Amino acid sequence: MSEATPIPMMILTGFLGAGKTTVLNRLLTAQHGLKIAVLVNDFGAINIDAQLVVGVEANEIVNLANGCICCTIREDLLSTTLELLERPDRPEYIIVEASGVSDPVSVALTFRLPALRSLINLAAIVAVVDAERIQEQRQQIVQVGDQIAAADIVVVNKIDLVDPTQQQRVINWIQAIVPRARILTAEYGGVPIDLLLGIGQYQIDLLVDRHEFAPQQHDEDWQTWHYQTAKPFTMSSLQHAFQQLPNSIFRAKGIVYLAEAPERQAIVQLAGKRASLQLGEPWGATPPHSKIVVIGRSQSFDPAQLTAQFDACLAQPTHELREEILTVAEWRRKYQNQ
Ligand SMILES: Nc1nc2c(ncn2[C@@H]2O[C@H](COP(=O)(O)OP(=O)(O)OP(=O)(O)O)[C@@H](O)[C@H]2O)c(=O)[nH]1
Repeated sequence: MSEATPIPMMILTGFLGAGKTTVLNRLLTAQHGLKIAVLVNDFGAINIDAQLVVGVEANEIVNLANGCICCTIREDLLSTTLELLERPDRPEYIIVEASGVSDPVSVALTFRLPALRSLINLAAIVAVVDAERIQEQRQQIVQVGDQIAAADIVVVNKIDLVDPTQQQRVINWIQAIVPRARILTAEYGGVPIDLLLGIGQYQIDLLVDRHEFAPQQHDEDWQTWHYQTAKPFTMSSLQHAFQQLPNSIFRAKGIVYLAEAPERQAIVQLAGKRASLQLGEPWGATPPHSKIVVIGRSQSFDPAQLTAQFDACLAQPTHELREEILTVAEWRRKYQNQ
């Protein structure tokens, strides 16, 4: 690709927990032969998303700084993109996974700034929707409708959780908001990849007049909390803690160290009221540790109380567990020196 050819870019949007990372992983593992760079913007203070993205060798996952991509860290988005474009092995396609609370149009407008305008071709804004929860979310959160209104493809995800009538109701609602969009239904982000990657040019010009370049400060609408520890959790207590999180918390996710499975990372997720826990990759060269991030409405939960709740889930080194629970030092001795 010559220096002068603008690189196609997709902005992947959708509310917290809708399935953006799931769609992204499908895209990255599909056979399309493209060298894709992914810019990941997590809203919490610790970046968990980048670790949940399945890396494929030719692709590159870049973590953007902490903060919302459409307001506080726009500069970072701009400079990171420029850096990618200056590399000798420039990517052939760029995907920006926006945080669940960001405004995709403001993100898109970043690429209209003079520094990037001729280098990037905004190919599409893809909005992922949680079919089960969208009706409830749209009444509570204004960003949900805005994200859909900006899209030219809407992926109605999690159709395994709704019946055909509810699915059709969601589709009708989306069609009413954004008649020009192509609507695809999906289970775990499974949509035809060609349809996502081979999209035409996004009509950003239509939106420019409607938007101000002034940063929006909706960072203030949301509260995040995070927890990190090198001690293992007891699985049942952790699952219970996730299920007991207050309703005002929309999303929680973490990569955790479990006393019952000390050799493998465990991934905990909460999207709305649905919690899940699954075992992932072995820790490998990384000493086991846990990091959890939650996102909820501003001032809607007490961080100290959450910290106490999660502290209470840490495994006590009882006689039976003592062999399983390794301190970081022991772990290093056992796994790194062999
Ligand atoms: N039942 C069901 N669960 C799904 C589906 N797609 C994704 N999930 C689950 O929903 C949760 C959230 O998925 P993610 O892909 O992390 O969502 P996200 O939009 O990237 O989340 P944030 O970036 O944190 O806002 C995870 O536990 C997924 O496994 C689906 O089609 N059906």
